[in-house]
Amino acid sequence: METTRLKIAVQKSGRLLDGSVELLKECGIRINNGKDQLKASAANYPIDILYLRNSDIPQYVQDGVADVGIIGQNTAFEKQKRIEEVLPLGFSKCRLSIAVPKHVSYSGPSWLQGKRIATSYPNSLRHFLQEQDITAEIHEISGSVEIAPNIGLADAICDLVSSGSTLFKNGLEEQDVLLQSEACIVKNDKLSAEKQAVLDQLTFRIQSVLKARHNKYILMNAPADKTGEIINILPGMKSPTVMPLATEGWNSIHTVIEEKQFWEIIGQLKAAGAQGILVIPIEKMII
Ligand SMILES: Nc1ncnc2c1ncn2[C@@H]1O[C@H](COP(=O)(O)OP(=O)(O)OP(=O)(O)O)[C@@H](O)[C@H]1O
Ligand SMILES: O=P(O)(O)OC[C@H]1O[C@H](OP(=O)(O)OP(=O)(O)O)[C@H](O)[C@@H]1O
Ligand SMILES: [Mg+2]
Repeated sequence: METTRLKIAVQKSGRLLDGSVELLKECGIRINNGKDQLKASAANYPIDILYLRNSDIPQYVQDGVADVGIIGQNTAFEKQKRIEEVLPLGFSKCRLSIAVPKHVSYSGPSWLQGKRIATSYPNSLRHFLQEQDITAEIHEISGSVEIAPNIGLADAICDLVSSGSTLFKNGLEEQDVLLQSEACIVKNDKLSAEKQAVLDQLTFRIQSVLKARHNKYILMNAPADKTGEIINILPGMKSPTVMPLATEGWNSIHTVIEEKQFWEIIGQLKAAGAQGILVIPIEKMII
């Protein structure tokens, strides 16, 4: 019997492609495809990859042409299709915001009343304006939105912001944030049980990779009489491992901590007598 294959849509080229392919690779999925080949099969896993335009993926997933897709949460919200978010993926983080020329004294969303706003996200903007009880003219354009106020096309824009440098270079200032976004997996709402099982396995692998990315394995040496104090500082997964060093009166202490916690506690560890602290990346983490 042929095994069920899950069809997963990823962006053909653009902001999401590298993160999507890298993640699948780290999940141990080998994709054999030549350049310009828009469908590829994983050699060692029951999935097929479809390379599509990002903005088309929600429709394809709703229709079942693809079973799942990797898109930004902003696109999932904008397209309003019958698709379900399965898992946020932690990359391509950005936000959808209102921005206006920097000389404008923006008094809040009510400033937008009666104005022209350029955007590639008309549904998300309409939703925001309705919520704020504001009537404005939505001018839909498909790219280079930040140029619109400078060429007299609009008074304000509603577009994606990440570092803010595109806004800055175009003399605009970010005002209200409509939504925060990161890449996510979405799925068709009527997946067969077999396909759901393949997706569950894939999700398990992805979670192990994502968890590992946020954690570090750390080890350090410490005098035996300081070991208790150091253990109290460490917020590890469980209890840390303590092993005696060849030098009498010294221990090696190992544990796993979130990277962001590490920077918070490094000073405390040193002050408590830890030496030779090593921080090592983790490849996969299963808990
Ligand atoms: N500057 C950014 N920083 C981080 N993530 C971003 C940024 N710009 C866009 N994204 C995210 O990447 C997604 C894809 O953006 P990209 O510009 O590559 O494609 P697109 O022009 O929206 O789509 P298409 O593939 O249909 O041409 C966006 O929907 C958003 O989630
Ligand atoms: O805040 P920043 O870090 O400057 O990023 C924001 C810019 O990035 C995206 O455009 P992109 O480069 O994807 O170009 P596009 O309009 O062709 O999609 C987005 O539409 C903004 O223009
Ligand atoms: Mg873009």
